[in-house]
Amino acid sequence: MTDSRTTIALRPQNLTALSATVTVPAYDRTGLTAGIMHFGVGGFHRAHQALMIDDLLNQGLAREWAICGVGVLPTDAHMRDVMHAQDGLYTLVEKHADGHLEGRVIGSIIDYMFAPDDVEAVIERMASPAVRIVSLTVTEGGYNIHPVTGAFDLANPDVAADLLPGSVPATAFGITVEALRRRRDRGITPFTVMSCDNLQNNGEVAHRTFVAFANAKDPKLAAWIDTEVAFPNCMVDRITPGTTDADRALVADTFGVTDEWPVVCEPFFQWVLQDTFTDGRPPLEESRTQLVADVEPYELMKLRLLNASHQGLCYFAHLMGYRLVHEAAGDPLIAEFLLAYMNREGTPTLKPVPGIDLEAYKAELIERFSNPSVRDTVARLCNESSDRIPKWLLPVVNDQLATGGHVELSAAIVASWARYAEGVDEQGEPIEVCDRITERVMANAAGYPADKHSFLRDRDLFGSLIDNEIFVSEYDRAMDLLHGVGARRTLEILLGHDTDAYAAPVAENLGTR
Ligand SMILES: NC(=O)c1ccc[n+]([C@@H]2O[C@H](COP(=O)([O-])OP(=O)(O)OC[C@H]3O[C@@H](n4cnc5c(N)ncnc54)[C@H](O)[C@@H]3O)[C@@H](O)[C@H]2O)c1
Ligand SMILES: O=P(O)(O)OC[C@@H](O)[C@@H](O)[C@H](O)[C@H](O)CO
Repeated sequence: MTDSRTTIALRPQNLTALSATVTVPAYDRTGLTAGIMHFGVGGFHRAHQALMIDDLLNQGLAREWAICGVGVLPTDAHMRDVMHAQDGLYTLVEKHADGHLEGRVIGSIIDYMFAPDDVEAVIERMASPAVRIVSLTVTEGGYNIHPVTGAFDLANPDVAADLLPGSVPATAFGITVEALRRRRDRGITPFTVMSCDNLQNNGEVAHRTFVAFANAKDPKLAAWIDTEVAFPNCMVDRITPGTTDADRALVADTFGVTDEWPVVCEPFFQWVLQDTFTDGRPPLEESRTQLVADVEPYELMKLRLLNASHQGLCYFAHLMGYRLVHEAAGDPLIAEFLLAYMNREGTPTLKPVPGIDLEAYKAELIERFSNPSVRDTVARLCNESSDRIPKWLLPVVNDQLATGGHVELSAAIVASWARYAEGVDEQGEPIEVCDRITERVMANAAGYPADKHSFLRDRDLFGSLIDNEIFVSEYDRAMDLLHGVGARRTLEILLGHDTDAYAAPVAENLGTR
C-alpha cells in the first residue's frame, strides 16, 4: 500500500512518475486520432470498449481509433469536468474474488465533448471523415422505445423538441442524425452506429430507433440511413458497479493515484460483436473481443441468464435485508433459486451457443455474483426495473408460455418486483424505488390486495400477460406467499423445501391479512 499522503494527481504530465506504482499507457498519446465518438461515457464504457482500444494501443495498433466521449444530459457536466481535468485518463481497477486488485491507467479516451456547451462542434466533429464509429451505452431506457410494442416514442418531450423544424438538436438521436445528414450531403461515407447496451438485438433496436427518428424529420434521409449505415449487434458483459468514495480512496491507497472518477469492475470480460461496419473498424480481433456473424445466441444467453438472474436476485434480496449482491448470492437459498430459474425457465428458451458450456456458464454466474471484492449493490440492480423486466425476463415468460414450459419462478420474480414496489420492506422500513416511472409502478403496486392484479394490469409493461391464466395463477400464488410468509419462506416453498411444514403458517397468515 502507498501512503495516501504521497498520491499523485492523474494528469498526462504525471504518468512517468505514476508508473512507479501503477501500470500506465505504454504508448505516446500525442498524435492519436479519435475515430470513435461515444455517447454515455459512464462506468461500463470505461471498463469495456475503452479498455479494448487501450489494449490495442498498447500493442502499437489502432492509433486512428481513439475515443472522443460525448455527454448530452445535464448530469454529464461532472464527467466533462473530470475528463477535461485528467485529459481523459482514468484508473481501471479489476477486483478479484481473493481480494487481489489489478489497476491500470487507461489512455484511450482522448477528448470529451459536453453537447450543451457547443452542440455544433459535436455535430461537425461527428460529420468529419476521421470519425468512423459512433457508439453508445445510454442505458436500456435511452432508446426511447415502448417496452411492449418496440415503437419509438415520438412524443418524448426531448425527442419532440429535436424534431421541431429549425431546432438545434440536443439528444443523441438528433445529433447523430444531423451528423449523418451532413456526411451524406458532403459525400462522406457514413459511420457505423454501434450500440453496446444490454438489449436483445441492440444493433437492430438502434437501427429502428435512429431510422424512426430520422423518418419523422426527413424521410429521404431516413431511407439513406436505413440502407447505408451499419448497426452491428453485440453482447457485452462485465459487472461494473457505480464508483464510490471508498473506490477513490482505494485507488489512492493502493496505487498512489488521485483520480476523481476511477472505475472498478470484476475481472470477467466478454464482448461478442457482429462484424458489420460501414467505414472500417479497429483491429479488435487482436483484443479479447470475439467477432462473429450471428450474435443472437450469445445475447439470449447473457440477457436471459445473467441479467434476468440479477432481477431474480435483487427484489427478493432487498426484501430479505441484503444490500450487497455478493452477500445475497452467498445465501444458498438465493443461489439455488437463481440456478433453478436458469435451468427450468431461462435455459429452455436459448439457442445452442457456439463454444459455450452452459452448465459451466451458469455456475460461473453464481461465482461472479458472489465475488466479495466487487461490492455491487442490490440497489443498482433494482433501479429502472420498468426498463429491465420487460426486456430481459418477459421474453423468457412469453417463450415458455408458447411452448408449455415452466413460468412459476419468473412469475415469482415479477411478484417480487411488485412487492418491492409497494415501497415498504418486511421490517416496515421504506424502500426507495428508483425508476423512470416510479410513481406509476408504485401506484400500480399499491392496489394490492384490494385489486390483486393492479400491478400486472399495466399493459404498457406486461402486454397481454394479464390474460394468461397460467401466468396469473403463478403470480397470484407468489404474491400471496410474499405477503403471507415473507420473501425467504416464499423461496423455500417455491423450491419445494419442506412444503408441508409451511402450509399451515401460510394459510394462517393469509387468513389473517
Ligand atoms: N454497469 C454494468 O455492469 C454494465 C454491464 C454491461 C452493459 N452495461 C450497459 O451500459 C449501460 C450504462 O451502464 P453504466 O454502468 O455505464 O451506467 P452509468 O450510469 O455509469 O452511465 C450511463 C451513461 O449513459 C448516459 N445516458 C443515460 N441516458 C441517456 C440518454 N437518454 N441519452 C444519452 N445518454 C444517456 C449517462 O449520461 C451516462 O453517461 C447500461 O445501461 C447497460 O446497457 C452496463
Ligand atoms: O446496467 P444495466 O441497466 O444494463 O443493468 C444492471 C445489471 O444487470 C447489469 O449492469 C449487469 O451488471 C451487466 O449486464 C453485467 O454485464
